[in-house]
Amino acid sequence: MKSIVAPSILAADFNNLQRDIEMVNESEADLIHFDVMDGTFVPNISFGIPVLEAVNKIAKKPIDVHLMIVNPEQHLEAFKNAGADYISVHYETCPHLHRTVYQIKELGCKAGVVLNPHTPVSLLEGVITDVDFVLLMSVNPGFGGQKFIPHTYQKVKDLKKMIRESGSKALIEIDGGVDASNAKALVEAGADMLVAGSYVFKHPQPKEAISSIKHLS
Ligand SMILES: O=C(CO)[C@@H](O)[C@H](O)COP(=O)(O)O
Ligand SMILES: [Co+2]
Repeated sequence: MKSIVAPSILAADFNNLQRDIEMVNESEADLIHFDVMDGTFVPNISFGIPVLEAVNKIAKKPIDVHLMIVNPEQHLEAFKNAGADYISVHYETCPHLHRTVYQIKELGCKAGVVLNPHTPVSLLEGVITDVDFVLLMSVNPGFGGQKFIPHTYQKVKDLKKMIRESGSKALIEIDGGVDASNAKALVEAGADMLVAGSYVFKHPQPKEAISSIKHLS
């Protein structure tokens, strides 16, 4: 059993960002997860376009941009031009979600929708066959290093059922508090992609940490 692993550089050492990106390049990671926070939708501010451009110059893995911002539709093209390969927007920020998903796809990016922990998966019924992936938040968005919320397992199972029954090809990504203690159970429940920040970048051997949540026998 294998997962698609996306280390979140929110937990990287920003004084050594190039070194940390190169570590991800050399690892078994599949993607680089890039968390954009605006201080309005979420209580924290992280980084944006200029940092993405810098990361994109050295990244050898596709970049998975997670937009925790209001009015994300106004910034999609800028993120695509800065290097985004995958773009996900929060359900909670998108009154015209179907249109926003197609804007992402028309830019040539993989399109994802993110649900906060309290947002039910049933709200995705109208868009599940249009998205490339669904990101289930397993913490409240805004900060790295938080504790995994166990209710996520049931959401993964419910979402997997919806995907199967609708004929959707959407992948399920999990973000927040993912580590070696929950990765296998998440994939068994139906998750395809795992984001991990603190577990990877605070680990004494980060490449091994990445491999440990990729190969889950
Ligand atoms: O989107 C977010 C937080 O809002 C995440 O991508 C975090 O960056 C994951 O960090 P850990 O919980 O793995 O430390
Ligand atoms: Co994220």
